[in-house]
Amino acid sequence: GTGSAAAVPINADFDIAYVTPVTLGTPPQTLQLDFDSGSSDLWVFSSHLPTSQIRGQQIYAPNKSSTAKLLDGHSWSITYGDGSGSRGNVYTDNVTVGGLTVGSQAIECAQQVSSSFTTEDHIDGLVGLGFSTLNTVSPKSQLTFFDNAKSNLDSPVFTADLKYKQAGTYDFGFIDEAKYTGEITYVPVNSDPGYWTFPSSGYAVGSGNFTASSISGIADTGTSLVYLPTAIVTAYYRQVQGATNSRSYGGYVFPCASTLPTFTFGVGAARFTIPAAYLNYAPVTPGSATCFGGLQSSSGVGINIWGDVALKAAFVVFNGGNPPTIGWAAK
Ligand SMILES: CC(=O)Nc1cccc(CN)c1
Repeated sequence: GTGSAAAVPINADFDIAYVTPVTLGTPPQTLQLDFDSGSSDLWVFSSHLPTSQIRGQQIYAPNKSSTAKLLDGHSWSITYGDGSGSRGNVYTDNVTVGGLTVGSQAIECAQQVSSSFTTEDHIDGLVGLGFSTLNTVSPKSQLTFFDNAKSNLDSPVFTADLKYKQAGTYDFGFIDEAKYTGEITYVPVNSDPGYWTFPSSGYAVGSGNFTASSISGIADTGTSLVYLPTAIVTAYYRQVQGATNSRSYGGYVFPCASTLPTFTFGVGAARFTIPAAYLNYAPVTPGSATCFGGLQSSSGVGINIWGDVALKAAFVVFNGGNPPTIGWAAK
């Protein structure tokens, strides 16, 4: 089988995150979930949450689904790199994404979410697409939607075609040749950390020379920005008039009117250029003349992250075969 579903920006002004419609249970309950290749829990806002923690999000009510089953004695608790988090209990039920159905998918029902999830009213939960070794359900960890679907897929892959300020697509089980140009460059994935960890071959700032350098990082659809080593990031912002690394705003900012260089990264022999517009992420506060950069330092993160700012400059194949690989193509 295969599946195909839209990835819709949650904000009209800047690409904080993308959500995809997912139907759960019988009769179908549709939630807008954030597909996150940087984590491995499928969790939802649920009828088990205090109403004080729900602010407009859709919820999944397992007791309204005739096919829901409590996974007795199991719980989950997760904290993300941005400090947000959630926890709760677990049901299994049917989950459908873009025509692809998994029966008996573990659906982690939130009993508590952090304030940043409560205030993010366009995200009703997450679908983890990382490696199932990262799943937090205890005492028996659960499989991701992708791992559960894999044996029924025409090909054990999913692809991300994210776009700048417009809807893109997640496809499951096939590679849509109409979504990319040229060839797909595949490189090995180290799944030991539980992420889609792959080597980049180097970078260039604007029209400058390409610096060959092996950079290990993760492809993370659930992170908005790109986080790279400080040496690369300072080389970039040296080319931006008025840029400064702001302690108060927590990263590199610059005058919104500044001309930004592009940023090119290598995957094997291939080169992908992130347009300057993608690197002007957003005003630091609505209407401010100071803007926050889409490229930030990974020194505070611990790993390098190729988030949405980079992913939307390419067509990306997450190949869950044995061994796993990741493919990057222009579009
Ligand atoms: C507050 C909030 O929205 N956190 C969030 C959203 C989506 C993904 C992740 C994990 N990378 C965290």
